Amino acid sequence: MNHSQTIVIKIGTSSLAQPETGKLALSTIAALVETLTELRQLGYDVVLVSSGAVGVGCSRLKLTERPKKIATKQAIAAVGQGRLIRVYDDLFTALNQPIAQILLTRRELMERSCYVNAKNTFDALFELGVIPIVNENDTVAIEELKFGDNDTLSALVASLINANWLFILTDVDRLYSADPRTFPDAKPIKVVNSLQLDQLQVKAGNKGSQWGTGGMSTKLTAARLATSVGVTTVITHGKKPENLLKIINGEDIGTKFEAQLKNDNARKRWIAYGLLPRGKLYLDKGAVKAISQKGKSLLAAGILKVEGSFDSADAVQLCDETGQEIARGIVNYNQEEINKIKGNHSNQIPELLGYDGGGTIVHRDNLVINGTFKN
Ligand SMILES: Nc1ncnc2c1ncn2[C@@H]1O[C@H](COP(=O)(O)OP(=O)(O)O)[C@@H](O)[C@H]1O
Ligand SMILES: N[C@@H](CCC(=O)OP(=O)(O)O)C(=O)O
Repeated sequence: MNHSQTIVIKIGTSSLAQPETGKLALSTIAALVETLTELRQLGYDVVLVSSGAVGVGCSRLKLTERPKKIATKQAIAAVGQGRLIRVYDDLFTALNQPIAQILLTRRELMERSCYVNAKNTFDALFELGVIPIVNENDTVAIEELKFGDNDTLSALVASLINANWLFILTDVDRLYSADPRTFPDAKPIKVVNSLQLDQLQVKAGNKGSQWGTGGMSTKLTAARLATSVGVTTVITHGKKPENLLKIINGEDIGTKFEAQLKNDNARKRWIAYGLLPRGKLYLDKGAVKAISQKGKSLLAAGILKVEGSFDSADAVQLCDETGQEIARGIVNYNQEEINKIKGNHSNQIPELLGYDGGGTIVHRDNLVINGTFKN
């Protein structure tokens, strides 16, 4: 028995639906249900992030392609999500495995109290022996505040619950140097470490298959996000869910993205990936060095330029002079105030603003270096 490992498995529409008809790929789903139940019985905490609401809804309503109009897509997701969860519940019930449905929106994870609540709910479900099945709450999510694709959602869920593994199941067996559908000579990629992931030169199409959304590029974004918080990420074929246990046991299947050092600071993970940055602060070289190498807080003196419209307590990107993001943090002042005090010594703030809100623009406890949690 292994009580300490948490596994997030994301399955895409391309694996859940038959490519020709868009109908449910029942044998794949049944195999997935068997594997997840087995993992649960082995003592793993298991979360399934399942796409398919729009695809299943389209099939139910006999539509031959995904609609473009947002309201129609949201309506179709409402039709499909119910059917999808019904299929899962029937199959899991046959194996005596209880499940739960969790529908998340980006907006909720931005709220610290909702984020913590969601985490506590996952923990409580694990204690009850339940497998949570997560999807985006497509019916209410608004366009500007969407995860957009379930690859990103699965990485954020993995970060939220501090998972050990993220498996992204899709309709190719691994990542290739280019889309193997269009480039049959593309080379398979088996292992990617964090340095290689930063420099990875693959043609990662963002078109996806007929029913999928993001293609490979959103999977790479998800891998970057998850590995940076210590989650080993694997892209592998959805048709063979039984491979999951083999991969955990070290077999060379799929593409494995090696995790960076795990960081147990849940609040910092929330700052890095729960919050959506509302603006940008451009910093001079001294400030970049102070926050990224010396673990210092950000002071007004090192700020060159302010972009965006944000309030105090919002998240912003902290960038070098060229606009390259080096960190994220929560600001103590709004953009108007920072514009007035930027480039000035902290002791001038009371005179410049007419009140003293403290000398720190972003405290180091509220600051995360490029998602790597170095400080
Ligand atoms: N470099 C690449 N390596 C592998 N597959 C790729 C690559 N670039 C694009 N793809 C395409 O990405 C598709 C999977 O994405 P998508 O259809 O969105 O899947 P899902 O529904 O599982 O999220 C594959 O069918 C493949 O054609
Ligand atoms: N929430 C959407 C997910 C869309 C999505 O990301 O699809 P996919 O690329 O197949 O993982 C749905 O359930 O249809």
